[in-house]
Amino acid sequence: MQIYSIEFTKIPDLPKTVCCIGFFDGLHKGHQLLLKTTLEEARKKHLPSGAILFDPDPWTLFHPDEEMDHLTPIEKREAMFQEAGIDILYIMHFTKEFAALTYEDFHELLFDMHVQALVCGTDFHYASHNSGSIHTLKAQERIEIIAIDPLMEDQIEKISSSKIEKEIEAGRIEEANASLGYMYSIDGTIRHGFQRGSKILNIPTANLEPDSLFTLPAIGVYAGYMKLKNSYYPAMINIGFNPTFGNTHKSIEAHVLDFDQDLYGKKVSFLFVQKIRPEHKFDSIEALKTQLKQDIETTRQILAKKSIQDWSSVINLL
Ligand SMILES: Cc1cc2nc3c(=O)[nH]c(=O)nc-3n(C[C@H](O)[C@H](O)[C@H](O)COP(=O)(O)O)c2cc1C
Ligand SMILES: Nc1ncnc2c1ncn2[C@@H]1O[C@H](COP(=O)(O)OP(=O)(O)O)[C@@H](O)[C@H]1O
Repeated sequence: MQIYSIEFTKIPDLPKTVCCIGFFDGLHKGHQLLLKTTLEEARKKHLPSGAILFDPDPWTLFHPDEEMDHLTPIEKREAMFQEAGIDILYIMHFTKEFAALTYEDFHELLFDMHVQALVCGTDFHYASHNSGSIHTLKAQERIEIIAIDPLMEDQIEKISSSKIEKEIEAGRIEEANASLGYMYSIDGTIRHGFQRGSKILNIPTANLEPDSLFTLPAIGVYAGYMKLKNSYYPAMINIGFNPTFGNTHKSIEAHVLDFDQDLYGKKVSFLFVQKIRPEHKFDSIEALKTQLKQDIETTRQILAKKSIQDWSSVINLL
């Protein structure tokens, strides 16, 4: 996959393409439908497939001092587009000037990028004050527009990144995973903690430092997996402040079941399946240990319900 970082004032010489366009945070089932349509149309037209996305998130323009978390920070999104088989990724640099373009200017930009057909949701909006819509896109005649209705969850609510984000933040992982079509995950590197896991509890817990700003599930204990290289290991994951020990910063740590390897410095992902319980302050270390042993059993029961092969990866869905 080729990646172009694009300034709207300096469009390089680009090939003709069939492109989808959007923010694509999470690459959820609705996004995956857009991608699938793009790949099919590109194949039919014998053109490369493309995806146009925007970075940084427009929200950051209006809140310059705040950082914004994402379901799939841009590096992860890039990897997922590559996995899905998109040929070219266009990352449009989102600036105040870019945000001020009229919808006619925006169409000119797409012509200059040699987009032949554009796949987008019927609810897609763009250009200054969100003045561009599916109607303005269809009113221009130089680019073929393929509009896809938003996918619905249980025919009630449309699947959206913001809905999934709220579910993750509330610990409703099963609902989020149903809309994503894959297991929500956070990528990072294993770092040293206080070594209470192996020294005091006899249950080692690997501490994850996320690679970028991921949306974090609610504080609590989860059944899930750790992915190391291309293998998935059953794990129970805790997100919180370890109140029994009174930590001052939030940690993300996992005890990997039936596993005994040094993980320090390793790049891994923690994947979330289901919340087991809230994080508690225990009266004694013994009480915490008893609970952790119970959590191991609960994790085994939850993970036994669905095999790892039954979880689709994005590529399987396309
Ligand atoms: C699955 C799991 C559940 C946990 N639940 C709690 C909890 O309810 N309360 C708590 O204070 N700490 C909890 N912990 C955190 C332990 O206290 C923590 O792993 C221990 O302090 C070791 O930290 P260290 O890796 O920094 O040495 C949990 C850890 C895991 C992996
Ligand atoms: N089953 C396991 N689950 C998690 N970590 C393990 C496991 N087996 C060995 N380890 C190693 O032990 C470390 C965690 O032990 P712990 O005493 O909790 O130390 P720390 O406080 O530095 O995380 C992990 O980073 C990893 O290198």
